[in-house]
Amino acid sequence: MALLETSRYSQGSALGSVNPDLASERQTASFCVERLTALLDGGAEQTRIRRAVVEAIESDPVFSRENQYFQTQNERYEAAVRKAVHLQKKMHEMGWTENGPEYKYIYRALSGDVAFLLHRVFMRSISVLGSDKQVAKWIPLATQHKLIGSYAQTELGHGTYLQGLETTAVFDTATQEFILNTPKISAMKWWPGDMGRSATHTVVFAQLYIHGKCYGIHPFILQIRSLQDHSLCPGITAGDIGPKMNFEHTDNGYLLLKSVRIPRENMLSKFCEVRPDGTYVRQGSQQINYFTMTTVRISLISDEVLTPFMKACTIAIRYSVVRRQSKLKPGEQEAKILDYQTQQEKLLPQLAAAYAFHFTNNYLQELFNRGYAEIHRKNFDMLPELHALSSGFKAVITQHCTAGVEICLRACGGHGYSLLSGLPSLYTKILASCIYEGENTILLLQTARFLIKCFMAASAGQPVPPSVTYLAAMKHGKCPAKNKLDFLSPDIYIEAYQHAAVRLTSNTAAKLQDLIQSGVKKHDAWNQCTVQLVQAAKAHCHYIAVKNFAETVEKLETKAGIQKIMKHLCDLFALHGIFSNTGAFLHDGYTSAAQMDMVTASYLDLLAVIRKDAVPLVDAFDFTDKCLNSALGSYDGQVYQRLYEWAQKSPTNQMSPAYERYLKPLLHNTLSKL
Ligand SMILES: CCCCCCCCCCCCCCCC(=O)SCCNC(=O)CCNC(=O)[C@H](O)C(C)(C)COP(=O)(O)OP(=O)(O)OC[C@H]1O[C@@H](n2cnc3c(N)ncnc32)[C@H](O)[C@@H]1OP(=O)(O)O
Ligand SMILES: Cc1cc2nc3c(=O)[nH]c(=O)nc-3n(C[C@H](O)[C@H](O)[C@H](O)COP(=O)(O)OP(=O)(O)OC[C@H]3O[C@@H](n4cnc5c(N)ncnc54)[C@H](O)[C@@H]3O)c2cc1C
Repeated sequence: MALLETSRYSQGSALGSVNPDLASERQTASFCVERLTALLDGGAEQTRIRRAVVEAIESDPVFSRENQYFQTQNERYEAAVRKAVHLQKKMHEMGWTENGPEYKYIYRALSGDVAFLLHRVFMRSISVLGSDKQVAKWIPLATQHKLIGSYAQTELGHGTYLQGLETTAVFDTATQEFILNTPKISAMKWWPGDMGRSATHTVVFAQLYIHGKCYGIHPFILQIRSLQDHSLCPGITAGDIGPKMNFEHTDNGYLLLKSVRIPRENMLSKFCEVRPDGTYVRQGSQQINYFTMTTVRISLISDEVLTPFMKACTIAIRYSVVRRQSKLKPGEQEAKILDYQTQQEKLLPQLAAAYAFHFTNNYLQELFNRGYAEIHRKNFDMLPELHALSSGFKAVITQHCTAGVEICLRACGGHGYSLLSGLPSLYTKILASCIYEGENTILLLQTARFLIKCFMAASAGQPVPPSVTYLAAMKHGKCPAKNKLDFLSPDIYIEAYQHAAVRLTSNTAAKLQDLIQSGVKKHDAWNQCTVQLVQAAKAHCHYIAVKNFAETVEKLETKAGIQKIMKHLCDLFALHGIFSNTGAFLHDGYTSAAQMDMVTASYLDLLAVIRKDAVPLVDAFDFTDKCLNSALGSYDGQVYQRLYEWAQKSPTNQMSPAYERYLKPLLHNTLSKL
């Protein structure tokens, strides 16, 4: 299959040709890499547009990430702001617009290393929760960066439990204003991105009070800094929360409010409104004000989670075919580490998961588009299903990909631990995605709540949303597989996943009911079931991911070897899940121990099959060297030379005052005695 040009990928280093150990991997691809890239992009035209964006960004020195690993928090922040400001000019120069086809590729091309991400969440909040009038007023200002927004929801004392937020917004009918206060230290907003040093405005969440009655949390647009000189507005105290594990380029901030008055028009009022006389009107449930989070939980999967995960797979797999260590066969040269079965077992399931979740993301996007169109029309019927799936998949995908990046890092041995491999920063960044936008356990419990409700409804013969109709169809048979090849049949493994998911949900629902019937209070019973509820939610998402992958493969074109290799990856994804969760499948005897041996055999066979295409499969992700920013993962595989070159650039190689101050006196002292 055609080799991709080295020049498009290489990092402009003085390094020469492609390492023969990597080049040979590309000669034997069983499928057309370019076709697969186009499939991932959603068509060859999309690939063309994406590459043009990448080219324009990477050829502009302002966007360089060359010295990123050597920068301090202040330098990272400043560089991110510089890039964000320059990006506006670049967009104008290139004719890119927020609604244009290029827009979605810019962030990936910048590797997320840019300020004002929360400005986008600010805009998203106004778009989804604001009235037409508010959208017309604020969105053009935000689009043109006449203001910089953020999203101020979390407080020192509460992030998860939104009902417990303590910031207040009291409506004053006399002046037609809301008076905002953070009455105690735990009410201080803490964490909002872009707020510590940049934002002029924020969407702040506060408990709404009218005539002394609390109506729950609502979003308000609040100006926090002057547009003239960036000084803090009266009644506002704000700053940066300090060092973090990653996100050095983002100014996560704190915010204290002391009797800050904002006009009535600043409460986002697409669904909830306070009329001049203090009458409160709402459409949809109280939780409609959480809708920004639902949209962001889905939006973040692609750029914040799958892209870093695919990068980690690319780095670790390319490295694993140029790294030779120990001998596999006596008398031969040392083996590529990817030829060890254990190394394959670390990396190839990650590769399969990257593809699986790519297709899950497409599924979620499609569901979201339909759901959002309905909600826009004020039809909230799809909201519970959308909330359950966006919560569950946000948790499952971030959890899996974070663990996967760590596996990739460790699979690169000592060099993986170097920042120059790119893996540590991918890891520390992706790890945050398990926490922000809803901590994962909490989100899985939201999915479980939906599952239990739907299970009860389905058991009573009532209609339930499409993704959970299977809950009504518990089959009591056994897995029909007779030999290991049967486990390469999607019908067999999808059924096994379905069975496990139904069993976990129905058993937990039964336990819950038993506890309640035996007199345990409902909330205590729920708490006593939460470990199993989390398991049920994960099993539900895993089942949908496997089913969706298999259905996607079914529809793929058979030409160019694409469907065949995707089928292998789908099988691997499914069998890896069974192999690593045997208990869930053996539990009630649906799958026997002998069948589990068949699963193991097929699973291990697949590793050897996919091993042959491992490099072309990561090449298809189509990351340039600049985008990977990894001494281990470059297209040419010149790993040692690059590590050495990059280490030379480290400020740690400049003479440190430690010599004059400490080492010299120490050594000179010793010298005199020698
Ligand atoms: C945008 C463009 C570019 C973006 C590009 C990517 C961004 C890249 C990011 C990188 C940078 C990091 C950015 C981080 C930004 C933050 O992290 S922002 C802060 C995020 N914070 C959270 O996620 C808080 C998590 N907590 C919650 O969502 C809520 O407190 C909980 C956990 C859902 C519980 O809420 P609650 O009101 O106590 O509700 P609960 O009693 O559990 O349930 C009541 C009912 O509401 C329903 N419900 C709850 N939530 C919802 C919902 N969301 N929808 C519908 N129904 C709901 C329940 O299902 C339940 O329904 P029923 O069963 O009664 O029918
Ligand atoms: C990098 C980063 C960026 C962020 N950006 C923003 C931002 O822009 N705007 C913003 O508003 N916020 C932001 N946040 C805050 C983030 O959304 C919250 O930290 C997150 O929602 C988790 O809430 P918490 O900190 O209260 O966790 P906690 O709820 O305190 O979680 C601690 C532990 O308690 C457990 N727990 C809590 N409640 C329950 C329960 N009911 N049942 C079982 N277990 C429970 C959790 O599972 C977890 O194990 C950001 C956070 C990070 C790390």
